Amino acid sequence: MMKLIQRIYHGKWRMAVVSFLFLSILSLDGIMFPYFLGRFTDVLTAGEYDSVSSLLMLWFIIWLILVSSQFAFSYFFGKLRRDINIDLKDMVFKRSYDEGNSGVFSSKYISMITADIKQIEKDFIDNSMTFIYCILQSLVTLVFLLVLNWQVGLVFVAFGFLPALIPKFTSKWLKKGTEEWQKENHSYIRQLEDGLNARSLVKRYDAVPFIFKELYRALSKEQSSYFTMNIRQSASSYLVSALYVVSAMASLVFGAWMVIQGNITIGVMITIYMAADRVTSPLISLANIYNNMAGSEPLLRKVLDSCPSTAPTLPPVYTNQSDYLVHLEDVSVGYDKNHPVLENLNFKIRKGDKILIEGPSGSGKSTLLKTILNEQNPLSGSLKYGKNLKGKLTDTFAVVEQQPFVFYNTLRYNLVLGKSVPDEKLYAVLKKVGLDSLADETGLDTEIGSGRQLSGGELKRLEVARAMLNEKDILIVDEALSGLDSSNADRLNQLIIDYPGTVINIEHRLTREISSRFNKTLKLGEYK
Ligand SMILES: Nc1ncnc2c1ncn2[C@@H]1O[C@H](COP(=O)(O)OP(=O)(O)OP(=O)(O)O)[C@@H](O)[C@H]1O
Repeated sequence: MMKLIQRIYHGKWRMAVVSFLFLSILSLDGIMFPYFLGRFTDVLTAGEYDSVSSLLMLWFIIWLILVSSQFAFSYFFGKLRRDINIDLKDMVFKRSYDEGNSGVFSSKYISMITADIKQIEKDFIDNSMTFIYCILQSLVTLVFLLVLNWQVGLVFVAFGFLPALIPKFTSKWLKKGTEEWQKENHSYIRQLEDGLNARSLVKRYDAVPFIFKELYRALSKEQSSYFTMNIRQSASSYLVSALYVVSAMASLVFGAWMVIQGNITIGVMITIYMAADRVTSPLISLANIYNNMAGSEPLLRKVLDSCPSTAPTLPPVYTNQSDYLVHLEDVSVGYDKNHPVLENLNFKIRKGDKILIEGPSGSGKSTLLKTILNEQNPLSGSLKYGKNLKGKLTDTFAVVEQQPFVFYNTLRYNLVLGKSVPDEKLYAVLKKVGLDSLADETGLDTEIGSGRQLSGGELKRLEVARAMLNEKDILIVDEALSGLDSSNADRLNQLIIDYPGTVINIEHRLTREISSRFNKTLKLGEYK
């Protein structure tokens, strides 16, 4: 657990130390109230009425210091917690872009960022400070007690250790409860995402009652495991509290007996009783807090350490050759070495090539593309990239997918994605792809995605515009015609074939006229 704490607070030690200092002042609370109440009782019992006002004044000043420390602590710890939250959420989001994580469902990250980190904040981050506070208060008050009357003080404190035994027996049980809830919660969020995204499909297939039932079942399971997790925590707290009451009553009886014997005054008994409680209560809380922190450990490990779901691909091999951009020699592609989807592929993709890939469904067109894009390793053979590629592979390829992605943002945002490009250039490219009408009313700040829905053809032309703006060497088009009417399809085809760079087009619905404009055709294995 210490390692996890170190990782969470790493780089934030200054703020943590300041919070700790104010917490230390705050921990004196364990002494102050018992001391003043005991003194007050003894002063009144002894009839020393003159000292009452100065005693109250001193009490008030010290109370003011403690309350101010409380506020200062809230301020600095609040800042610390904010920074930890930012780091964790930012880290999880960035990790989703790591190699090997592309296939992980978005819902997994959304649930980590929204639910898991909130839970970690409550159970781990807040509790880590409360844990320190409890230790400090316990220690400081214990020293005070030992100085005041160590024999009586120790007996009172000894009773207080009783409730700390409970967590020893319950921590594993609690941890299991959290793990089960985590599993069910993830499964529910996944189904929820599907249920929301597939609303039209579900209605079309008359599957509404089925999906409602499935979602209800997943929700019930998630809530039941949440209930179980909480009830286990409550049961553990209940046992601790029950033992706490027993121990408090035993020490009170002992204190009363010491007063009757004349060993201590009533004021000292009150002070010792209250101070001992401020040694034992934090200890009891400590056990609960430790339980909660231990219970949230699996969540924290998941957030900090979750590994990529698939092994990252090997780094691309670049050569000094200038007669090709991509070269495949005896390449086999697929998912299983014993059953390759495509075998012995031998071809070069040269600068300016217009390549058409044809093949029936399931013949391996997408698998081949993923391999060329280095998103997947070849099963065997050599795949090399020539020296005329402008930069990294990610700078080289643009892909027009069947469902291009649009951000819920402006047209400009969607086109430039954070780069600085002059408006004239944007308008020129929009004109080229025939999307200039989109910028008619509110110009480049037209909201698309949420504000204005784009048609299938417009989406694909937007993707071509992105590729043109970024001057991508190679435009890959993955069956872009599907779902388009003939005039939209013609327009897109024209745009693709006229793309100022190399084109790899997967398509089998091309007119003879368009097909003839490709200089190479790859019929899966056969290269003309
Ligand atoms: N992740 C995967 N794991 C194992 N097999 C897969 C995986 N993805 C695809 N396949 C299989 O590989 C074969 C080729 O699939 P691929 O998607 O490359 O075909 P395709 O030609 O692009 O098909 P379509 O035209 O229908 O999109 C199929 O038999 C498919 O079931």
